Amino acid sequence: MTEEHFRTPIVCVLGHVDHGKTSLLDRIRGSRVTAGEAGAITQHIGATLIPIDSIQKISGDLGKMKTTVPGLLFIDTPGHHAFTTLRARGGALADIAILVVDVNEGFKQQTIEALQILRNCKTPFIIAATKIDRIPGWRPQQNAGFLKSYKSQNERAQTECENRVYELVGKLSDLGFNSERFDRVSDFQRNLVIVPVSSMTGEGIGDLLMVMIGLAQRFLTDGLKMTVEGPGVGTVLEVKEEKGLGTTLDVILYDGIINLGDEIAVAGADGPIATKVRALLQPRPMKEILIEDRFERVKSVTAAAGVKITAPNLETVIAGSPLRVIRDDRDAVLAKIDQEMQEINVKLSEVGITVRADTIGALEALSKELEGKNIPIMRAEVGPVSRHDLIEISVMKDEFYKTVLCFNVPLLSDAEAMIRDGEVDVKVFSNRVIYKLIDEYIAWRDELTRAREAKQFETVVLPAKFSILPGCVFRQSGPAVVGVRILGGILRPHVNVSTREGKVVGEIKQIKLNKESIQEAKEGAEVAISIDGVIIGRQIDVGETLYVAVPERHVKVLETEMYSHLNPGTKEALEEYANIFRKTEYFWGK
Ligand SMILES: Nc1nc2c(ncn2[C@@H]2O[C@H](COP(=O)(O)OP(=O)(O)OP(=O)(O)O)[C@@H](O)[C@H]2O)c(=O)[nH]1
Repeated sequence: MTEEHFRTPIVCVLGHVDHGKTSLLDRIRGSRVTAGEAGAITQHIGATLIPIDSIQKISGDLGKMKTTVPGLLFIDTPGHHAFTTLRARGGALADIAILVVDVNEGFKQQTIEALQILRNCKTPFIIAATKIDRIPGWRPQQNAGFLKSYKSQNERAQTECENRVYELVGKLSDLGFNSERFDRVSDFQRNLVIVPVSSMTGEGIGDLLMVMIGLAQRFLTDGLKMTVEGPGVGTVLEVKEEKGLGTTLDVILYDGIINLGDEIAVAGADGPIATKVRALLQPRPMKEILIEDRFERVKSVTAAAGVKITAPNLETVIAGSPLRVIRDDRDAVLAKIDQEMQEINVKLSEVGITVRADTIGALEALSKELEGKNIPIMRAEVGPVSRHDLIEISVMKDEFYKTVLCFNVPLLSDAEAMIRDGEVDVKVFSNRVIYKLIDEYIAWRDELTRAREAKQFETVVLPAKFSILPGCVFRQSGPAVVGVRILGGILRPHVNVSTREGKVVGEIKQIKLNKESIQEAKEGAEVAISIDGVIIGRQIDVGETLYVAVPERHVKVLETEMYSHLNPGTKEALEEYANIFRKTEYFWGK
């Protein structure tokens, strides 16, 4: 296999807010200044290509390493969203990732989220420990390699730097990763690499790029073998309206080649679309900035690359969907696109909530998180919520599922009006952060559960068993007043009393403890009760076990919905009482 057969790995940058993702990308993109003429860093659509000779030049000695990877293609949009949105063959589009951590702040919530996402997607990555120039006492060495700069620091700054890196190592170890500073790593397979950098001074940037190349060579060579002549395959980054061009697709091509005039297949909202490439556009180089047309028309593009495509019928194309060049296999390619869209990796249940997202990747990421939290999904679709959707959701029986979680998608205006006017009973959750969206749903669901349970406990007749204590018949009838001991469950007034044979003998009017009327008596309590309709000594006797007559439909609610909240004595009273009837009627209360 010769060098030309490896395509450029695609790189995505992730990290916590303000830890320096954009600055790092800017510094990398701007590194042609250091690379001089050799650095033919090119701006693609939605991405930046750093060719290997630039990387070698920036990296100094490290750059003498033998390489087969032709360069690195950085996706311009940093963050979780871009990473999860951009999919290829059911996985992440990015082949490798940089996780940015501010060395002075350490791990934050989104750093951990990014780690989880990378782990889920099995994407190799390195840690860029940024902002080393802010380490107390650090004396910056513009664009120097990290080790060179480190050696020139005084002892205090060196120690500070070491401590901060070791804090990251410790945190990573807690999370199950072995990690080390890049110059101490000999085995990329077993160690996660940390490269200290500064996007302000350029220190360590060359090291970072070289380590990325090393990582790509170790992990990706199989995945990077490509069919240079093969039909292009890519992922739609964005569907964009451009002045004078109509609807265009920004695409990252990750395999093969795409030519002007090629027929392509993409996924539309109503199924696969076949259309013909009218133009392939790339940004104009900076020096030609005066030319009015922002884009340069090219005849063909080879992976990996970012390109803008114009073609008829692109209006309904879904961002994040696959794009394939058709050769003589039109039907097969269209079927494949259809299949890829069907294969959205979401486990659906017979009943559950509805989820909506702007892209397939986001839909999958959202669904995976929900799955992890045991929240069932009934429908998962890309695109905004319509009136029809709301009507479908509103007929769900369970209130928990009369919900739709919207990630980065709006409600269509008529659907919004329906919610505003209270026409449908559907709860809509909307957030641009997956984790917050899920947290909001869970908070609402838990609150609803609590309210429901509280209400049930108030209204349901709770089971109890009790017996009349010897010497405690204070009045025999009209109403009977007796002292009882609660043997299990919870006794409340206004419930019927049943014998062990299931015969209702009267109704409890009042419960008193020390002459005070009470609303509840629990297992072990000895209280006085008044029972209407019964004569002691006739229907019931001292010492006999009596039950609260729980209505059949309450038995069902208790057993199916409230059972886990009942204490053992209540469960026992319930079981004994239900069994009186189940002896002759097996399905009683079921
Ligand atoms: N001194 C120093 N400041 C930095 C460095 N990298 C980033 N910053 C500063 O940190 C702040 C945040 O940097 P950004 O690059 O915008 O961070 P981000 O992660 O892209 O932020 P979001 O896009 O909001 O998530 C800015 O004020 C930067 O100037 C660095 O290496 N050294």
